[in-house]
Amino acid sequence: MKIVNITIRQLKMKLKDPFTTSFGTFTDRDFLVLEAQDQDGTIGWGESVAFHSPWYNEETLQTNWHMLEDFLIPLLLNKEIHHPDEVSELFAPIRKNNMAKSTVEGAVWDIYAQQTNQPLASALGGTREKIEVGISIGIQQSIEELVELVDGYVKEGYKRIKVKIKPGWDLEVMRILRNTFPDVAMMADANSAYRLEDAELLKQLDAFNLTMIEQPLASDDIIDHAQLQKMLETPICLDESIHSLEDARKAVELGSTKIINIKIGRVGGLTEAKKIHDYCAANGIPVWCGGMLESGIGRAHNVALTTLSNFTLPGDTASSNRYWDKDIIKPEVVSKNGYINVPQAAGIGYEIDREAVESFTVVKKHYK
Ligand SMILES: O=C(O)CCC(=O)C1=CC=C[C@@H](O)[C@@H]1C(=O)O
Ligand SMILES: [Mg+2]
Repeated sequence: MKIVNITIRQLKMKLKDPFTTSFGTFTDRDFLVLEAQDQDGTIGWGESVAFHSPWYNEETLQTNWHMLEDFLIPLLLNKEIHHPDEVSELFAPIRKNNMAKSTVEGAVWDIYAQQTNQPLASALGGTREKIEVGISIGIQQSIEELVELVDGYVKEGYKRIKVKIKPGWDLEVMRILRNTFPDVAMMADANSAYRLEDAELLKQLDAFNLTMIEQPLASDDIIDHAQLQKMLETPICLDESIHSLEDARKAVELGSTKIINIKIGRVGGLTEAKKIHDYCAANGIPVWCGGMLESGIGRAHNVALTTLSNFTLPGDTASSNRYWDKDIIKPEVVSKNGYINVPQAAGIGYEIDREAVESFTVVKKHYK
């Protein structure tokens, strides 16, 4: 396989509902999609999950574009590679910038799956034909609005409800949700909004039978999380703290986490995501696939990854129509009764709606 030309597009898509976390509120999603073409004409697609501003991690849409244009694409263009696993080896000299690396690596995996005439899920070693999915709900204006939203999603059959918490929007919210929905699988994502000094408060979450509390403490920590986990019944799930297999190994060995949220972009691509999955499978750590408000391209990659056997907890990959009036893939990702059928076509398994892509494109650049 030899990638001979690449197009990067910056897209702006309006979110159906504003998305609020402990950091702030989004009404649009600005992101990059990358189209790569092999010498035989096969086309693969990848998506950067970096946000417009560095609130989730240090990467942004602009830093991704800079890293792709000035370092990663020059390293990959016209290089003979035999398997997508080689992309992360090619990129090893470049420090971090995982979301940028993942953007182009995902497109190479898509090409490889097409050229080996298999769904991306199979190319990754996945066997599931359908995946269980949950839904992640941002912070709402009121608890009543949140209860109404949760009620709707429970009725749609989503297998797990994830809500955001932060100081002042935590115990009362979870108490009301648990009293209203006594049997629904529920979790809380704090996005690092707490400190170890808040342990007594966080311990009160144990009363609500949550499946996990996601990233309660600092986004670069595994030490304090290990201390906190000793004080909590509720399993801690790490998201922002885990950037690689090595981070996962250290966190598991320290007892900092009992569950890991794998996000393809955060860990640098599908190859590293698979390594983390395999390590966690061997060490009794269940994983699930986190979301980053992706378009259909990133959503398709998430669906494929979630077919691997140790993805035993419902992830964030909800239906396209949860986020977009119109997605950029055909057919859109549809979850029915909390399940998504895994596409069986070669590659990411969805057709790119080029007209829709162009309609959302605000900047485009070609590289060959
Ligand atoms: O894509 C989805 O629906 C899940 C989005 C989501 O929950 C998150 C995206 C990005 C940062 C956070 O707000 C949160 C997360 O940390 O998992
Ligand atoms: Mg999270």
